[in-house]
Amino acid sequence: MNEVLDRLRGRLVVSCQAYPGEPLRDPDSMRRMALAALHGGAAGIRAQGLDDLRLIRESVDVPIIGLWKDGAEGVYITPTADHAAAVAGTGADVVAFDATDRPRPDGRPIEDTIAAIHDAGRLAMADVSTWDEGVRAAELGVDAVGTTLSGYTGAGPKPTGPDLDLVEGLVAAVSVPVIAEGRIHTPRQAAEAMGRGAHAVVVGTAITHPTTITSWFADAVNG
Ligand SMILES: CC(=O)N[C@H](C=O)[C@@H](O)[C@H](O)[C@H](O)COP(=O)(O)O
Repeated sequence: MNEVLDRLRGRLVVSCQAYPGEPLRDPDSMRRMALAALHGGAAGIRAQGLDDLRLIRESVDVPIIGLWKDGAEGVYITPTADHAAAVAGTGADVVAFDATDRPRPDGRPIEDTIAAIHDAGRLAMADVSTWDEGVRAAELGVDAVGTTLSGYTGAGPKPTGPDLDLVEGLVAAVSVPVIAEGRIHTPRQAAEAMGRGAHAVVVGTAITHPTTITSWFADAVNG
């Protein structure tokens, strides 16, 4: 197995992201968040945006899963091959991209994104929402599949918990590492994801998004 993925085997990756308009939305805040996560035992960092990725790359030696969120609807996680090439250029070891079966803004197939990532010498992580998408991405040659987008592509409210059945289903079906990601909010859920066969677990909100964490407590206190 590739050395980068080997370093993440059985380990925690912390996603350090802030959203437009938020107080922590600046690259140095995310760099500090990444360093704090490493102090706590994270083995890798997931981050978004070219400026954040460049700055974090200067500060950490651990594997970085990079992405570029462009927009907030439809396909927005590294939506095109050009976005993927730019993320690769920041020094991120792994480039995560939307590998759902939805129409892509540049109209090009995901094969082009995978090729752009591999041409740059990086690993490709397919962020999927379904088993079919994960199997297809693996067939197309990605290096890892993540459950990142499960619960975000359909109509209706988003689920509250992680999609661990999808983790387990993909583990049984693909030969590349399956990374559990999305709404993992407790250490118990993270451990369960590993028990279902995940190669690594990515946690974002529950570690690095104080506004959401505060709202959990405020709702509980306010009744
Ligand atoms: C759906 C989407 O846009 N997911 C993004 C992907 O990078 C991030 O907003 C998430 O924080 C990340 O996937 C980690 O998940 P969680 O924050 O639930 O632990």
